[in-house]
Amino acid sequence: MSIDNERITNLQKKTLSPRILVVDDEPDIIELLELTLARMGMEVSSATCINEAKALLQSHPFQLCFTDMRLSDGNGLELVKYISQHYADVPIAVITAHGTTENAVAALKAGAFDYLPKPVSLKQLRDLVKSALSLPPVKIESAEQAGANQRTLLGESESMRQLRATIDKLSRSQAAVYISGESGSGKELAAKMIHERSARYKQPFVAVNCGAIPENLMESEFFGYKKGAFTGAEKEHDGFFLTANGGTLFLDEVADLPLTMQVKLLRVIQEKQVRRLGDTQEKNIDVRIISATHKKLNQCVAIGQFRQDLYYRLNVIELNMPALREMREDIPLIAEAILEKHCQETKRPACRIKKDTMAMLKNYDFPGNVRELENILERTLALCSDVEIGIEDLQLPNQAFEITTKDTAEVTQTSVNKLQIRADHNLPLQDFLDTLEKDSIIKALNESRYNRTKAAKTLGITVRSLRYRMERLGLND
Ligand SMILES: Nc1ncnc2c1ncn2[C@@H]1O[C@H](COP(=O)(O)OP(=O)(O)OP(=O)(O)O)[C@@H](O)[C@H]1O
Repeated sequence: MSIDNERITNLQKKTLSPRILVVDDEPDIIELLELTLARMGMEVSSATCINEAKALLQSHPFQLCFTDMRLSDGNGLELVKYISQHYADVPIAVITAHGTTENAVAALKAGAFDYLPKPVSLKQLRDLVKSALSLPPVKIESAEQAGANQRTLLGESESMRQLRATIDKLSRSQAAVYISGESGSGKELAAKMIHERSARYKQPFVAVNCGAIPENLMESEFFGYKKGAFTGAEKEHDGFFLTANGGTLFLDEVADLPLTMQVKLLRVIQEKQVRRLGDTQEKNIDVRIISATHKKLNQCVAIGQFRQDLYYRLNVIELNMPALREMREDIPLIAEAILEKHCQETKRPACRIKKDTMAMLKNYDFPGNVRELENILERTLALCSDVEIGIEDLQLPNQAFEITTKDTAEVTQTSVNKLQIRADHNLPLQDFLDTLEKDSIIKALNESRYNRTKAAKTLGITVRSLRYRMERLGLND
């Protein structure tokens, strides 16, 4: 290579190297970071105070920033807030004094990507740089734009807009997130959004329903096992933690974890190491934990059902999902999106909800939140072949009662399975509707030889909705 070409290549390398800003008033820390980061092929600029850092941010593009908490002209948190506000694309990590977790939590809440405890461990530093540099670029998008490619929480109410903004912010951090909210309010969807917008987006998202795992299988399911670890362990099994390694582990219904398992989980989360059953070696893991439950987790702590130390670990940042009845103005938008999606999936002509019917939907309380709205609309589409959906088609709980008692004649359900439904029963309404739902599901499952995908198609609902209905009706066994 000629000298000129070599110079050009070096120059290109230089301009392509990620540039990192280090803010600290301790020369030793600056030197350590400068040396280590330069060895990793980064370009480093350093500042000793907030004002110097701001000036550098204005004059150069940076891909990552490290800041100490105590600086001569202010607090590192100020810089975290400043960068999150003005340079949302630049992840910022705080360097915290040993044992000061409150600072770390405050920084994560203010929008820091992660924190690095002193004394700085080189492994932690390298891992942090690697994840920070793999963050996808910040995308400012409306729910509509996002809907086209990524799944998103729909709604234009103030609470939904704020929630999406918080999710975007949380995605650019490594903090553990606890999502509270009623059943069906979108907790899992929020967790997926955080993962898909995070540095871990190319790695697995593993969702675990903690309430659905039998207690005696918990350890093997979470931590995995080696072949021969116990009778029946015929081949190696990684378990949830190792499967989610590098990505996100979503612990749904976390309040349902038995206390013995809570202790083991806490240990793994704290030590970032897992040992499979029957193994002698611990394996390092790097997993972001997002947890959720429809129960009040702080109350579970108060009555001794949930360990306080685990609660603090999981609940670094809390995200609360509003109930659908708290964002009634979003009901039309969400209902129309569900209808459109369902009509497209089942290849039927587009439908619309009549005005008075939409008003009724907006008035309904939706104890099961968006999932209930989805189920109501899917059932409506299965029963109604018209393109216009009216009040009588919806069969909202109290309204359905009026229709079935008023109308003692037989109602013919032609669109599902030509089943004749008699309304002159003596059952409470919900039990009656459950019986119908159960019968239709069992019939579809029998006809499809228990193939859920086929059964769902016959019923005109999604597999997920079928699974939910089966669980609700106790049909899983
Ligand atoms: N704001 C929203 N916009 C669009 N879809 C939504 C919204 N909220 C929830 N959903 C949809 O509602 C259904 C239920 O959501 P999800 O499973 O995330 O709820 P959840 O709170 O995790 O429920 P559970 O507590 O029962 O586990 C999903 O199909 C989800 O995509």
